[in-house]
Amino acid sequence: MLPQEFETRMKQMLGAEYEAFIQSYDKEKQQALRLNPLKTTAAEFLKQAPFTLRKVPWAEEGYYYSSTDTPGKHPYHDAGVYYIQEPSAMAPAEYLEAMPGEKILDLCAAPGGKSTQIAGKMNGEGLLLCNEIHPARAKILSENIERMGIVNAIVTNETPEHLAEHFVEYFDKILVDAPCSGEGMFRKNEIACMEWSMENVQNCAMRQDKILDHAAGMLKAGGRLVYSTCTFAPEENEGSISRFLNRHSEFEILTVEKAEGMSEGNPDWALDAAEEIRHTIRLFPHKLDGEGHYLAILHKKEDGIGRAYAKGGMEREITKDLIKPYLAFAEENLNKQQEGVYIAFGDQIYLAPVQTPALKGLKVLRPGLHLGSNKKNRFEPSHALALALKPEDVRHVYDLASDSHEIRAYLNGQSFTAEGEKGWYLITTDGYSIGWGKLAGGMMKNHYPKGLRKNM
Ligand SMILES: C[S@@+](CC[C@H](N)C(=O)[O-])C[C@H]1O[C@@H](n2cnc3c(N)ncnc32)[C@H](O)[C@@H]1O
Repeated sequence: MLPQEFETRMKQMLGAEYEAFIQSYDKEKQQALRLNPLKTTAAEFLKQAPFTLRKVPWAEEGYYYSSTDTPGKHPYHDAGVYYIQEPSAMAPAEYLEAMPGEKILDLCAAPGGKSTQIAGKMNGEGLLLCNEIHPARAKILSENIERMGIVNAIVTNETPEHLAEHFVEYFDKILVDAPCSGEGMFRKNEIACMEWSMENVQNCAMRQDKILDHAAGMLKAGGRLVYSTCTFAPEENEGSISRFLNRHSEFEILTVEKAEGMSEGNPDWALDAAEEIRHTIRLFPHKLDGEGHYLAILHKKEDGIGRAYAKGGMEREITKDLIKPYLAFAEENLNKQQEGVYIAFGDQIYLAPVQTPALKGLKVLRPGLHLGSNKKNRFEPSHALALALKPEDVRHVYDLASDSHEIRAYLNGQSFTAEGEKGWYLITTDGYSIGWGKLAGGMMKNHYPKGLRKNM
């Protein structure tokens, strides 16, 4: 049941369109997945896709799937071949226009839908800082970064305020996918519906003002900031952006092309909003196949002064001794040299992106690609490394068909008999990497992480 006050507000906002809007709540909800370009291409995947797919118009790799498909249960999900994501939620990261080599911040990033989408566009080059304020959600974000085989992301668990003390005009692009009252998700999320109140809308709006102010200070002059919410509440949409522009004359709204079904922002819904608010974007469920969303694409004007600063300068590489075990493993098992800065957290070895700033003073969950751990006399490769590698990157590969009993047994943690040279094997499913196995004496020992095993 929708809150009465919410319905009244929507009626006032939408007028004649209200009927179509409210009827959209009876439509079947749209489900979608986004292919991971780090792992596959649409041409390759669609040839063998085990689901019925239809393109999401505004997302390069987005596809609706049918209500009888269960992509979350397929081994391709564990292999990070796609990310299941609400279709409207795919729009903000598209408008960020992330490019390889850039420095990008995703400030409110968990569980990682948009971070993983941005990473796909960066193709492993540049620096992606994915931040989440809530520790438990930051952990899920970090797991999704791993599953999708992302090599150039750092995951932090910080407040926007503390991050803004660390980074001044540092990032080329920032996404603020703000915490909001979630009205656009009422159809999918009953809790958001039950917790709704006007007081919460006001609180969210105040919190968004603060988050946006911190984001503004971290963006380079000339940079792009995309702001998004999944609510209809004007106070959190046109309102947040109007208030922001009043506080920050160094920003302007960019005019961008809208996909079919997207609507303009409405200046009449916010107090004293400038006419340019029309160039922000509304997604309504009665006008397109997706839930309610809002986004604004902002540009920080050039001022010719380069102030880019990160506290503590650049991250320093660890001593050669600590890297040796990994290098010996790589020499024996990999065909690929990874580029980056080697760093250690205890006995855990990571390869941070080339341009990694000093991370001291920040709560870091994942400082780049986790390569593995230094054990007494050997190196043990990590699950993250397996997911970031392709069959051609390793010496030994063992493929298990995605519809086979064997892949299900592997994901359950079972070892299996196999022929071949002794050593580490990248286990793949239909050619997509999914984990490690270690072959000795005709037995492939299972190295699929215990925490991810399931009873299928
Ligand atoms: C809309 S969700 C982000 C969804 C995510 N971008 C994705 O695509 O998967 C907003 C996030 O902001 C976080 N958050 C809550 N309060 C916050 C605050 N004061 N500052 C920054 N982030 C906050 C929430 O924990 C939540 O994970």
